[in-house]
Amino acid sequence: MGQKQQHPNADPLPEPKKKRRVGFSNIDAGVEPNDCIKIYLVSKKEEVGTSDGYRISPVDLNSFFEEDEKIYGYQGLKITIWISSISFHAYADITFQSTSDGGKGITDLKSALEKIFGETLLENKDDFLQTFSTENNFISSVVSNEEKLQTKASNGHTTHFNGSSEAAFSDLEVVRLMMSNLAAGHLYSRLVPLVLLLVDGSNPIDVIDPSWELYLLTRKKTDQPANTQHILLGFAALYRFYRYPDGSRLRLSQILVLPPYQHKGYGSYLVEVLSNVAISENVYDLTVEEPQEYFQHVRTSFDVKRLLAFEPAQSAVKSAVLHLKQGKLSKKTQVPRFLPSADVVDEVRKTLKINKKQFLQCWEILIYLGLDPIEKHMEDYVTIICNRVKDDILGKDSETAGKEVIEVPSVHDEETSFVMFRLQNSKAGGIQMDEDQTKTQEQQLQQLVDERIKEVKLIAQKVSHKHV
Ligand SMILES: CC(=O)SCCNC(=O)CCNC(=O)[C@H](O)C(C)(C)COP(=O)(O)OP(=O)(O)OC[C@H]1O[C@@H](n2cnc3c(N)ncnc32)[C@H](O)[C@@H]1OP(=O)(O)O
Repeated sequence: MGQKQQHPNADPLPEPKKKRRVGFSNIDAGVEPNDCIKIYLVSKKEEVGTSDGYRISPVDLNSFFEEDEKIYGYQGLKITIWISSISFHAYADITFQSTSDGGKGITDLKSALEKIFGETLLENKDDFLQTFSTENNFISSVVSNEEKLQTKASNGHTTHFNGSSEAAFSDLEVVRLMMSNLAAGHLYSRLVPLVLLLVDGSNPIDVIDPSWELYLLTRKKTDQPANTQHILLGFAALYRFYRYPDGSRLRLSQILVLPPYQHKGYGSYLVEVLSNVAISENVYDLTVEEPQEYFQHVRTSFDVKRLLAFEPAQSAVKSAVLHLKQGKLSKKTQVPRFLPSADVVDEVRKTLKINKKQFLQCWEILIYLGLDPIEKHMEDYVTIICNRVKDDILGKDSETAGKEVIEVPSVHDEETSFVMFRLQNSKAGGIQMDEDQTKTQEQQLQQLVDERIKEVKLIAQKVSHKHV
């Protein structure tokens, strides 16, 4: 990491410790880290010092800075960080005109950046530049001798990639590294900064725990046939749970496609490979820990396509759709939920390794696709979604006033669980809500329904477009 000052009369480098004084008339307002830090992913040393690399947009830089999530004590501060996509080392160039303690101390930039970059942050620029040649084969050395995973499951259940031809993926490789392998821990430690910066709400995995598995998606560089080099496009970290008596379950905990390669089908490809691993190894199911909205979209698009080709799911959808077409639901007092039977849920899990929660998400899209022409049945469809959303929030009992639902992580359901509790001071088991509260609740419900319908339409459009 290099710190240099632009102004010839600038103050000397600040003491790392924050000094606090009182009695300033103009208290330092500070600067938001998001506003003064730029981060680039670079693959060549020539890109360092320029803006030729790929500028990444971190989820939230502010949270790494303790003091009100701001940087204090600098005038004209600019921080540019280059991360090598070859060795995953980083170098920070810090410039500022001057420093002065404006009542909030002077932020220790080095320790804040170390919180993100740890040992990957190199102090000396030349050392960083050297890594582009000395660590040229870093990824290749890790993946070369490892087991390459099949894209297709051994039982023949496969789907096509996300809108791209298979040829576009022919030079891709996915290898699995068990965390018991030292190289896996070493590589993951270098990837931690990217996880912290780009995977919302993530925490680094415990590299000491051998139940973790790291899946690396790489592309072989073809311009140097004598010396095959692998480029890392993305990775996923999965946890393998033991399941009595001799089975296991896989939980996807982190997935990242490096920003320059996003929206090219690689995320879906990795999801496909992981699903095929789950099927080939006949694990109980493959779940996802707290999926981010966009990843959930990518995952559901992939699962819906598989379910469209899975006969037991399709015949269940057909019979639900037939039933649904038989009358105006909005006029009925009791609206059936049109859920799949337990047998189908089980078959989907056993064959495709999709768990019940995810299948129910996909089910709503399958029903939407089955209701042809949808315009004729949209009112009924919205009623079903509305009832389901209501049930999720308030519980199946309509006498739910006074019940609160909160989302909690759970070890039993590896996705999210909900806990419901009844407020203590409620009247006859419920609290009295005034008109405004009821209105707000209705608006919130409507918003959730609208968002869900939008998402359903998006995926339905996407998968039907690919299937014509
Ligand atoms: C459990 C967890 O870890 S949750 C956190 C998930 N990770 C993150 O949020 C980190 C940041 N995000 C990412 O790493 C990635 O965006 C992921 C993993 C979420 C998705 O990976 P991507 O490679 O971007 O997904 P992929 O390219 O397969 O699909 C994304 C879109 O690109 C489209 N696409 C696919 N191939 C192409 C192509 N050749 N040209 C143009 N668009 C394409 C897809 O159709 C899809 O479109 P849609 O959004 O309209 O549905």
